[in-house]
Amino acid sequence: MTSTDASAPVVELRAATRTHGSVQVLAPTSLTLHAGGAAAVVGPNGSGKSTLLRLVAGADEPTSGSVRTLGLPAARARLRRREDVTLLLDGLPTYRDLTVAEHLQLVSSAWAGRHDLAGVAETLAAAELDRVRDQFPAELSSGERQLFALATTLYRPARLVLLDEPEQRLDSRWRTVARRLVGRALDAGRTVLVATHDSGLRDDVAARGQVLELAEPGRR
Ligand SMILES: Nc1ncnc2c1ncn2[C@@H]1O[C@H](COP(=O)(O)OP(=O)(O)OP(=O)(O)O)[C@@H](O)[C@H]1O
Repeated sequence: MTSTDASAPVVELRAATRTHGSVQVLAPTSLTLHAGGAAAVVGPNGSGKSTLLRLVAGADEPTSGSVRTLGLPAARARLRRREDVTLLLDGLPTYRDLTVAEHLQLVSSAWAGRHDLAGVAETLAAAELDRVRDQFPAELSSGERQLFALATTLYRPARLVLLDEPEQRLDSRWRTVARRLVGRALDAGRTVLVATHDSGLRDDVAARGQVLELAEPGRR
């Protein structure tokens, strides 16, 4: 399989593990996602969901087994295929003096030429963020900040979307909005890997793909 193999799975874990010191925080895990596929990663706190996403993002490397993203070892894919992966793992880096709308405009400008997603106004409306469009990140509530992070992450035209608990800090109404935004990404044929504790989001993704259940620490 070469770096240009377009038929390669978008995500492929083969018996991937991660150990910190003497503690195995990710038991051997395998997963294959082809283009347009989706998987919800579920499991209790500490079961390794974020660890798995970090491996797929190339932000960390497996202790054993392999993790390939876009046909490359994930760490190499991270450097060479930046434009193809968008991720919400540790919050969204923001500029304190750019408004919510200006962040989206920045993303759109940065990817001009291949950005075929909806306009900023429509995207803010879909995320129910129009009301805060002219506010700065520091002026947002924690739930607004999370929805802003999700909407901005999804506004990159990358074909692989990695989301770590996009529902966090959202109330039930905004969780529905978050589910709708993830659903739109799936409708657009993007490949989505999402770690979640939200049963609704898990079910949405399960209906379109698969569920990967990680075992509780101590029960591996
Ligand atoms: N750098 C590290 N050093 C040591 N242990 C770590 C490190 N990073 C993660 N862990 C441990 O790995 C385990 C899995 O963590 P991870 O964040 O992947 O779980 P999670 O399933 O995402 O949990 P949650 O649902 O609480 O977000 C945890 O027990 C955590 O303490």
